[in-house]
Amino acid sequence: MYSSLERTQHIWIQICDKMNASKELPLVLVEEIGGSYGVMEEHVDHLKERFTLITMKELKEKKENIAENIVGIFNWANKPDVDEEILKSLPKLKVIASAGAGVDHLNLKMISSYGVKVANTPNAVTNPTADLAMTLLLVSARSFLEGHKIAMSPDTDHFEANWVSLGDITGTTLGIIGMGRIGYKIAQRAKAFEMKILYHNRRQRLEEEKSVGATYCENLADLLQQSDYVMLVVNLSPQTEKLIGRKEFKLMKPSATFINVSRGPVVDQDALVEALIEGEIKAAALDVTYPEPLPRKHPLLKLNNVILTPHMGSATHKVRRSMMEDMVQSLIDGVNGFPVSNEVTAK
Ligand SMILES: O=CC(=O)O
Repeated sequence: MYSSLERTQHIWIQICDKMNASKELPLVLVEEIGGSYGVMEEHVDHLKERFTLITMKELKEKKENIAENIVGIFNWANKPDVDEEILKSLPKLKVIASAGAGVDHLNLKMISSYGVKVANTPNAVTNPTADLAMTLLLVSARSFLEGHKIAMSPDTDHFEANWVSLGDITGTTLGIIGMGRIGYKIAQRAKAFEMKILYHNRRQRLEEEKSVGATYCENLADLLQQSDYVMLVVNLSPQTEKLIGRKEFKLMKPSATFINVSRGPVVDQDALVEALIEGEIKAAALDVTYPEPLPRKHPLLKLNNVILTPHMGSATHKVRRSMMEDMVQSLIDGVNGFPVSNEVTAK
């Protein structure tokens, strides 16, 4: 049995045979191999069986004929930067495979004006990001970090019977802003925790709503006023930048916890700091900020009602592997002129 990837490669080899064309592996640009932004070492063999990888360093050294033969970009950890200069220098570029769901680091309109397709990896990251969102909610609500410290501390000689965690989960109200794939998966998880689910989205999602028993709030203010947990899951775009600011925090309950697994700039971070300090909300749990990481002196790092994680929604071996495999498939399809199933286009 062939996997769909093997089938595509098989077809490609047959096409090459028919055309008597070169069977050289397609040239694909990567930031680096290994390192902070590079292709993961554990993926290199898999990639090298399918592509000839060219690093940014090699491209900059201007090895002969490299730029004009690059057909794909493997955009891992948002790198390499795809600006107009690079697009102009790669005349045969056909496809950019970007890791993760969010493509806010890519200028889709500009890229498409060069006839280049962009693909992301929503299938791979949807469930793990929803898992992380629920983890943030649970860890924050049940004061897990504090509990852990108490239980581990060498100074602990008894457990304070009257110590209680920050909040409850069962029976509370979760407001999900952005009922896309991840938002829906969060709602499914929240349903299992017997939470009441509200959601705000550009359009009502009747089927999803019915399946998880969620209530649509056309008006964001209604969701903010009623939710015990406000979960931000929208894509970053010019329309959603600073979607949550001073006015929105003031609408939330003083007992509310704000959770962000979308992108830092969707929130006015100064307003968030103010809301946390002034007690306009009770706590925040954030997997994303701007910048990332925050400068070590940032006020958010000093607040004990904040939980921060390092943008880790997709950070498991299995998920990273399946992101990489989806990207390989997009590159193969895009390079060969086949439809790219995870293609994203400018709205
Ligand atoms: O940030 C992670 C993603 O966009 O999937």
